[in-house]
Amino acid sequence: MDLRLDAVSVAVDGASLVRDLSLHVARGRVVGLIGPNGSGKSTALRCVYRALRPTRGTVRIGGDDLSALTLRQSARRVAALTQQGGSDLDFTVEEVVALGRAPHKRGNEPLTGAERELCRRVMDRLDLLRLAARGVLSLSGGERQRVLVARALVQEPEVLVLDEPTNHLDIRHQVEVLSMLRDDELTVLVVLHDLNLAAAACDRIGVLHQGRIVAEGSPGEVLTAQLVRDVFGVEACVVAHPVTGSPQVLYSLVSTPEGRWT
Ligand SMILES: Nc1ncnc2c1ncn2[C@@H]1O[C@H](COP(=O)(O)OP(=O)(O)OP(=O)(O)O)[C@@H](O)[C@H]1O
Repeated sequence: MDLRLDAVSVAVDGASLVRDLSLHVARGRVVGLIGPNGSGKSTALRCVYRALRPTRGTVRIGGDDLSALTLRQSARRVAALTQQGGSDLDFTVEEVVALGRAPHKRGNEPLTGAERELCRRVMDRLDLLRLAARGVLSLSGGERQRVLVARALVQEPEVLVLDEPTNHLDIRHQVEVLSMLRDDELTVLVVLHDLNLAAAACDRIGVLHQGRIVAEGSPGEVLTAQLVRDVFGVEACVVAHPVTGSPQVLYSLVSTPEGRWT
Protein backbone atom coordinates (compact mmCIF):
# COMPACT_ATOMS: atom_id res chain seq x y z
CA MET A 1 0.00 0.00 0.00
CA ASP A 2 1.18 3.52 -0.64
CA LEU A 3 1.34 6.38 1.85
CA ARG A 4 0.26 9.88 0.96
CA LEU A 5 0.48 13.04 3.03
CA ASP A 6 -1.66 15.68 1.46
CA ALA A 7 -1.17 19.33 2.52
CA VAL A 8 -0.56 18.33 6.14
CA SER A 9 -0.13 21.20 8.60
CA VAL A 10 0.42 20.96 12.33
CA ALA A 11 0.09 23.88 14.71
CA VAL A 12 0.54 23.56 18.46
CA ASP A 13 -0.23 26.41 20.84
CA GLY A 14 -0.12 28.88 17.96
CA ALA A 15 3.26 27.61 16.70
CA SER A 16 3.31 26.24 13.17
CA LEU A 17 5.45 23.08 13.28
CA VAL A 18 4.66 21.63 9.84
CA ARG A 19 3.20 23.63 6.98
CA ASP A 20 1.40 22.32 3.95
CA LEU A 21 3.44 19.13 3.69
CA SER A 22 2.67 16.89 0.73
CA LEU A 23 4.66 13.71 0.21
CA HIS A 24 4.03 10.40 -1.52
CA VAL A 25 5.66 7.09 -0.67
CA ALA A 26 4.86 4.64 -3.45
CA ARG A 27 4.21 1.03 -2.49
CA GLY A 28 7.43 -0.80 -1.66
CA ARG A 29 9.56 2.35 -1.79
CA VAL A 30 11.77 3.96 0.81
CA VAL A 31 11.41 7.72 1.21
CA GLY A 32 13.73 9.61 3.53
CA LEU A 33 12.98 12.81 5.41
CA ILE A 34 16.01 14.93 6.17
CA GLY A 35 16.39 18.40 7.61
CA PRO A 36 17.99 20.33 10.43
CA ASN A 37 17.09 19.87 14.10
CA GLY A 38 13.63 21.23 14.80
CA SER A 39 12.56 21.33 11.14
CA GLY A 40 9.45 19.20 11.77
CA LYS A 41 10.54 15.69 10.75
CA SER A 42 9.33 13.88 13.88
CA THR A 43 6.16 15.95 13.91
CA ALA A 44 5.39 14.80 10.35
CA LEU A 45 5.99 11.16 11.30
CA ARG A 46 3.75 11.51 14.37
CA CYS A 47 0.86 12.35 12.05
CA VAL A 48 1.43 9.03 10.24
CA TYR A 49 1.45 6.86 13.35
CA ARG A 50 -1.37 8.91 14.86
CA ALA A 51 0.41 10.29 17.89
CA LEU A 52 -0.70 13.64 16.52
CA ARG A 53 -3.68 14.76 14.50
CA PRO A 54 -2.88 17.17 11.66
CA THR A 55 -4.46 20.59 12.09
CA ARG A 56 -5.12 20.54 8.34
CA GLY A 57 -4.63 18.04 5.54
CA THR A 58 -4.92 14.27 5.34
CA VAL A 59 -2.78 11.16 5.64
CA ARG A 60 -3.86 8.25 3.47
CA ILE A 61 -2.76 4.64 3.36
CA GLY A 62 -3.72 2.78 0.22
CA GLY A 63 -6.24 5.58 -0.40
CA ASP A 64 -7.89 5.22 3.06
CA ASP A 65 -8.01 8.35 5.18
CA LEU A 66 -6.15 7.37 8.35
CA SER A 67 -8.40 9.48 10.54
CA ALA A 68 -11.41 7.40 9.43
CA LEU A 69 -9.83 4.16 10.69
CA THR A 70 -10.08 2.92 14.28
CA LEU A 71 -6.82 3.06 16.23
CA ARG A 72 -6.70 -0.74 16.14
CA GLN A 73 -7.10 -0.77 12.34
CA SER A 74 -4.34 1.75 11.85
CA ALA A 75 -2.09 -0.02 14.39
CA ARG A 76 -2.28 -3.12 12.17
CA ARG A 77 -1.37 -1.16 9.08
CA VAL A 78 1.31 1.23 10.35
CA ALA A 79 4.29 0.29 12.49
CA ALA A 80 6.47 2.99 14.02
CA LEU A 81 9.92 3.06 15.45
CA THR A 82 10.06 6.27 17.44
CA GLN A 83 12.77 8.02 19.39
CA GLN A 84 10.83 7.34 22.59
CA GLY A 85 10.03 3.72 21.70
CA GLY A 86 11.74 2.02 24.61
CA SER A 87 10.13 0.75 27.79
CA ASP A 88 11.11 1.10 31.42
CA LEU A 89 9.91 -2.43 32.07
CA ASP A 90 12.46 -5.20 31.98
CA PHE A 91 10.76 -7.53 29.51
CA THR A 92 12.97 -10.01 27.73
CA VAL A 93 14.06 -9.36 24.15
CA GLU A 94 11.80 -12.19 23.00
CA GLU A 95 8.80 -10.68 24.80
CA VAL A 96 9.35 -7.17 23.42
CA VAL A 97 9.68 -8.48 19.86
CA ALA A 98 6.50 -10.56 20.30
CA LEU A 99 4.64 -7.37 21.35
CA GLY A 100 4.87 -6.36 17.69
CA ARG A 101 2.09 -8.91 17.03
CA ALA A 102 -0.25 -7.27 19.58
CA PRO A 103 -2.35 -5.32 17.04
CA HIS A 104 -3.18 -8.64 15.35
CA LYS A 105 -4.24 -10.40 18.59
CA ARG A 106 -7.16 -10.19 20.99
CA GLY A 107 -6.41 -9.77 24.70
CA ASN A 108 -3.94 -12.38 25.90
CA GLU A 109 -4.37 -14.61 22.87
CA PRO A 110 -1.08 -16.57 22.53
CA LEU A 111 1.11 -16.39 19.42
CA THR A 112 0.54 -19.07 16.81
CA GLY A 113 3.40 -21.33 15.73
CA ALA A 114 3.74 -19.30 12.53
CA GLU A 115 4.00 -16.07 14.53
CA ARG A 116 6.64 -17.55 16.84
CA GLU A 117 8.61 -18.63 13.77
CA LEU A 118 8.26 -15.11 12.28
CA CYS A 119 9.65 -13.59 15.51
CA ARG A 120 12.53 -16.05 15.48
CA ARG A 121 13.36 -15.27 11.85
CA VAL A 122 13.31 -11.52 12.39
CA MET A 123 15.44 -11.81 15.55
CA ASP A 124 17.90 -13.93 13.60
CA ARG A 125 18.17 -11.28 10.86
CA LEU A 126 18.81 -8.61 13.47
CA ASP A 127 21.42 -10.63 15.28
CA LEU A 128 19.23 -10.91 18.37
CA LEU A 129 18.77 -14.65 18.88
CA ARG A 130 21.65 -14.89 21.31
CA LEU A 131 20.04 -12.10 23.36
CA ALA A 132 16.49 -13.53 23.28
CA ALA A 133 16.29 -14.31 27.01
CA ARG A 134 18.04 -11.12 28.18
CA GLY A 135 16.12 -8.31 29.87
CA VAL A 136 15.99 -5.31 27.54
CA LEU A 137 17.14 -2.93 30.27
CA SER A 138 20.49 -4.74 30.38
CA LEU A 139 21.13 -4.22 26.65
CA SER A 140 23.42 -1.65 25.06
CA GLY A 141 21.80 1.27 23.19
CA GLY A 142 22.43 -0.36 19.81
CA GLU A 143 21.13 -3.76 20.93
CA ARG A 144 17.99 -2.12 22.27
CA GLN A 145 17.50 -0.23 19.01
CA ARG A 146 17.67 -3.50 17.07
CA VAL A 147 15.00 -4.98 19.34
CA LEU A 148 12.71 -2.06 18.46
CA VAL A 149 13.36 -2.55 14.74
CA ALA A 150 12.51 -6.26 15.16
CA ARG A 151 9.29 -5.41 17.02
CA ALA A 152 8.24 -3.12 14.16
CA LEU A 153 9.07 -5.72 11.49
CA VAL A 154 7.16 -8.61 13.13
CA GLN A 155 4.10 -6.39 13.07
CA GLU A 156 4.11 -6.97 9.28
CA PRO A 157 2.69 -3.51 8.60
CA GLU A 158 1.72 -2.07 5.24
CA VAL A 159 3.68 1.06 6.10
CA LEU A 160 6.70 1.42 8.34
CA VAL A 161 7.76 4.79 9.74
CA LEU A 162 11.08 5.12 11.49
CA ASP A 163 12.57 8.06 13.35
CA GLU A 164 16.34 7.79 13.26
CA PRO A 165 16.49 3.97 13.21
CA THR A 166 20.28 3.99 13.00
CA ASN A 167 20.67 5.80 16.34
CA HIS A 168 23.23 3.98 18.49
CA LEU A 169 23.98 1.41 15.80
CA ASP A 170 27.53 0.61 14.78
CA ILE A 171 28.23 0.89 11.06
CA ARG A 172 27.65 -2.80 10.35
CA HIS A 173 24.21 -2.72 11.95
CA GLN A 174 23.38 0.62 10.28
CA VAL A 175 24.07 -0.93 6.90
CA GLU A 176 22.19 -4.13 7.78
CA VAL A 177 19.07 -2.37 9.09
CA LEU A 178 18.84 0.00 6.12
CA SER A 179 19.51 -2.82 3.64
CA MET A 180 16.70 -4.77 5.28
CA LEU A 181 14.28 -1.88 4.77
CA ARG A 182 15.15 -1.81 1.09
CA ASP A 183 15.05 -5.56 0.57
CA ASP A 184 11.74 -6.16 2.35
CA GLU A 185 9.66 -4.27 -0.20
CA LEU A 186 7.98 -2.43 2.64
CA THR A 187 6.56 1.05 2.15
CA VAL A 188 8.88 3.08 4.34
CA LEU A 189 9.09 6.69 5.51
CA VAL A 190 12.30 7.18 7.46
CA VAL A 191 13.92 10.16 9.18
CA LEU A 192 17.69 10.09 8.85
CA HIS A 193 20.34 12.60 9.88
CA ASP A 194 23.18 10.95 7.99
CA LEU A 195 22.87 12.33 4.46
CA ASN A 196 25.09 9.61 2.99
CA LEU A 197 23.05 6.82 4.51
CA ALA A 198 19.92 8.58 3.26
CA ALA A 199 21.41 8.71 -0.25
CA ALA A 200 22.24 5.01 -0.11
CA ALA A 201 18.99 3.79 1.44
CA CYS A 202 16.26 5.96 -0.05
CA ASP A 203 14.56 5.92 -3.43
CA ARG A 204 13.50 9.50 -2.84
CA ILE A 205 14.28 12.15 -0.27
CA GLY A 206 12.16 14.99 1.09
CA VAL A 207 13.95 17.92 2.72
CA LEU A 208 12.20 19.75 5.54
CA HIS A 209 13.26 23.24 6.52
CA GLN A 210 11.33 25.31 9.04
CA GLY A 211 8.33 23.03 8.71
CA ARG A 212 8.14 23.12 4.92
CA ILE A 213 9.28 20.72 2.21
CA VAL A 214 11.90 22.67 0.29
CA ALA A 215 13.10 19.88 -2.01
CA GLU A 216 11.90 16.43 -3.01
CA GLY A 217 13.30 13.98 -5.51
CA SER A 218 15.85 11.24 -6.03
CA PRO A 219 19.00 11.48 -3.87
CA GLY A 220 20.94 12.69 -6.92
CA GLU A 221 18.43 15.47 -7.56
CA VAL A 222 18.18 16.60 -3.95
CA LEU A 223 21.61 16.26 -2.37
CA THR A 224 23.56 19.12 -3.89
CA ALA A 225 26.20 21.34 -2.30
CA GLN A 226 23.79 24.24 -2.74
CA LEU A 227 21.04 22.49 -0.79
CA VAL A 228 23.39 21.48 2.02
CA ARG A 229 24.55 25.09 2.25
CA ASP A 230 21.04 26.62 2.11
CA VAL A 231 19.33 24.19 4.46
CA PHE A 232 22.04 23.11 6.88
CA GLY A 233 24.36 26.13 6.64
CA VAL A 234 27.35 23.91 5.92
CA GLU A 235 29.82 23.97 3.04
CA ALA A 236 30.24 20.51 1.57
CA CYS A 237 31.52 18.72 -1.51
CA VAL A 238 29.12 16.29 -3.11
CA VAL A 239 30.74 13.48 -5.09
CA ALA A 240 29.44 10.31 -6.71
CA HIS A 241 29.99 7.05 -4.87
CA PRO A 242 32.61 5.23 -6.99
CA VAL A 243 30.61 1.98 -7.07
CA THR A 244 26.91 2.87 -6.75
CA GLY A 245 27.01 6.40 -8.17
CA SER A 246 24.81 7.70 -5.33
CA PRO A 247 25.73 11.16 -4.01
CA GLN A 248 28.13 11.28 -1.09
CA VAL A 249 28.43 14.45 0.94
CA LEU A 250 31.92 15.25 2.19
CA TYR A 251 32.67 17.72 4.96
CA SER A 252 35.88 18.90 6.48
CA LEU A 253 36.23 20.64 9.80
CA VAL A 254 38.02 23.70 8.49
CA SER A 255 36.85 27.16 9.44
CA THR A 256 36.11 29.51 6.53
CA PRO A 257 36.62 33.28 6.56
CA GLU A 258 32.85 33.66 7.12
CA GLY A 259 33.21 31.68 10.30
CA ARG A 260 31.31 28.62 9.08
CA TRP A 261 32.68 25.14 9.61
CA THR A 262 33.03 23.15 6.43
N1 LIG B 1 4.15 20.19 21.65
C1 LIG B 1 4.93 21.14 21.15
N2 LIG B 1 4.74 22.45 21.47
C2 LIG B 1 5.52 23.42 20.94
N3 LIG B 1 6.54 23.18 20.09
C3 LIG B 1 6.76 21.89 19.75
C4 LIG B 1 5.98 20.82 20.24
N4 LIG B 1 6.46 19.66 19.71
C5 LIG B 1 7.50 20.02 18.92
N5 LIG B 1 7.69 21.34 18.95
C6 LIG B 1 8.71 22.12 18.21
O1 LIG B 1 8.47 21.89 16.84
C7 LIG B 1 9.70 21.91 16.13
C8 LIG B 1 9.81 20.66 15.29
O2 LIG B 1 10.03 19.55 16.15
P1 LIG B 1 10.36 18.11 15.58
O3 LIG B 1 10.58 17.21 16.74
O4 LIG B 1 9.33 17.72 14.60
O5 LIG B 1 11.73 18.41 14.81
P2 LIG B 1 12.75 17.41 14.12
O6 LIG B 1 12.97 17.92 12.73
O7 LIG B 1 12.29 16.01 14.27
O8 LIG B 1 14.04 17.70 15.00
P3 LIG B 1 15.32 16.78 15.43
O9 LIG B 1 16.17 16.63 14.20
O10 LIG B 1 15.98 17.64 16.46
O11 LIG B 1 14.80 15.48 15.98
C9 LIG B 1 10.80 22.04 17.18
O12 LIG B 1 11.20 23.40 17.22
C10 LIG B 1 10.12 21.66 18.47
O13 LIG B 1 10.69 22.31 19.59
